[in-house]
Amino acid sequence: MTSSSSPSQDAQSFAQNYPEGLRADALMEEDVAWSHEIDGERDGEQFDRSERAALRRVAGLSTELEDVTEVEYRQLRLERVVLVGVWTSGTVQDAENSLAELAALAETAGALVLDGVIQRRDKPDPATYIGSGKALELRDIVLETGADTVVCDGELSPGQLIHLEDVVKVKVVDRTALILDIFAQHAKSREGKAQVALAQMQYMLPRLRGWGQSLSRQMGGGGGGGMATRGPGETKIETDRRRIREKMAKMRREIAEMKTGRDIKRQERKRNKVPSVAIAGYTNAGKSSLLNRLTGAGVLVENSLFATLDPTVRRAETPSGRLYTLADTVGFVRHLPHHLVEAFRSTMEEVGESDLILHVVDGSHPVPEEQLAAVREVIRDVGATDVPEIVVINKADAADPLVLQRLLRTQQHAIAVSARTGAGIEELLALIDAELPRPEVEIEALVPYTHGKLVARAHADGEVLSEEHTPEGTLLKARVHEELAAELAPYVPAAR
Ligand SMILES: Nc1nc2c(ncn2[C@@H]2O[C@H](COP(=O)(O)OP(=O)(O)OP(=O)(O)O)[C@@H](O)[C@H]2O)c(=O)[nH]1
Ligand SMILES: [Mg+2]
Repeated sequence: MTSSSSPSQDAQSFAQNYPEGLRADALMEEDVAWSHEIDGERDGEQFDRSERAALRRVAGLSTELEDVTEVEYRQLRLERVVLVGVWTSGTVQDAENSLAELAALAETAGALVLDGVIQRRDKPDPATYIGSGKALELRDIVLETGADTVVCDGELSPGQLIHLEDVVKVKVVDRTALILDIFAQHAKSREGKAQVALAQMQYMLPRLRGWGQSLSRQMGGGGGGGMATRGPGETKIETDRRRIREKMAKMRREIAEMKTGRDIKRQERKRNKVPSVAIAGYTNAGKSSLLNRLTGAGVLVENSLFATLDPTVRRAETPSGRLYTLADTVGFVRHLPHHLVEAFRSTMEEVGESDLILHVVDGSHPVPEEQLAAVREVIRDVGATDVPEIVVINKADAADPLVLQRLLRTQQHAIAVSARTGAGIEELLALIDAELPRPEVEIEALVPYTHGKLVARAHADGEVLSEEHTPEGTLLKARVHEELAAELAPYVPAAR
């Protein structure tokens, strides 16, 4: 606990200082049901009312303040949470979509969303994120709902987190911490885990003071047995910081080693000239479902955000028999925490080096364009702009036909599919076939039957234009890559 007073004492003093009437004025009395399904059911009148209301109820969120007694990043252990957003620009619908996404993130992290509020302001308050008066109202909502954590829809400065925690008296976390926590829960591979841990430490380092306040108190009075590592005059926080930095350095080295291993594998694939296709897209768009549908790979599909954190690569074959690799990737999210973009850069670099991007978007989302834009921003970030892209509008079975039509009209090179029902998948496969880079050398060779393997490779890695069985061997006309062309050279009939 950060505060020495119990929650019920806080409630009393709060009620004395802030009589009921004050809060009701500024708060919208009617709760805005926070559910994606019923978002559309608001009419114009309510819209006006909500425009007027400075603070809109949305839902609840809370976490118990915990001492950071270990240098390890602490698990958020979100349980009952209240969400808070500052709505600076755009329509009320934009603000609600953003908070709906925060709610989905909180739920993915295992929290129960109790309530949510949005405050309209020009920019977040530098001290407390929402205005100080609104922070007190938020405290009231926390008490009313029994929330143990407040989740803010943005990245807060260490100071903002501390100040808001002081007011609401429960743990305050921001969107970044939430996403980091989800990534930590979902990472499976050694590299994925290491990358998330590094991002968490980076995030935590400047915030250590805030979260460690009770810790420094606890360690203050000559305690800290077993802290033999602490040099004279070094405070607990300094020790923690130093240890975190050391750990981060070690982690960076390990990650670099793991990356080398992956690069080698990737270069091997490149040398074999197997074209690569990367499935990229917003989280929960159905990337893994599409991979499964296209290749029969049993990749985890889940109705939660960031179900996939470790890239999966599968071999696939076009209808005409050409081989290629298909890679599932980490989902993107708006305002992906900066540390994570860095941490996952290597994964995303793979997207940049692929021959084709299948950009999957959830066609059943109210505004898929936002997701498309968010993903393209990251693609630009990692410099993958010159890779050809097919926009795969997924979940066509559940999408609004008008939205589908709009996307097909506005997005270049788009196709509507349903990974669930299989609709449009054949067309997509044909499109992939057409878009994959063509082998560059056209040859004509008479391959002896003892070298049948070369013919098979021409089928798999190249493009066979014609094939004729003669007494001397297979007369092959094909487009192939340089390497294979070199191997076939001895069988090319002497130049005319
Ligand atoms: N209605 C419908 N639902 C779909 C379709 N494709 C996927 N889904 C559902 O969408 C949810 C997310 O699917 P995933 O394949 O895990 O999505 P993803 O893009 O890999 O998600 P992350 O790995 O979390 O980024 C699951 O509940 C799927 O069942 C579809 O074509 N139609
Ligand atoms: Mg996935």
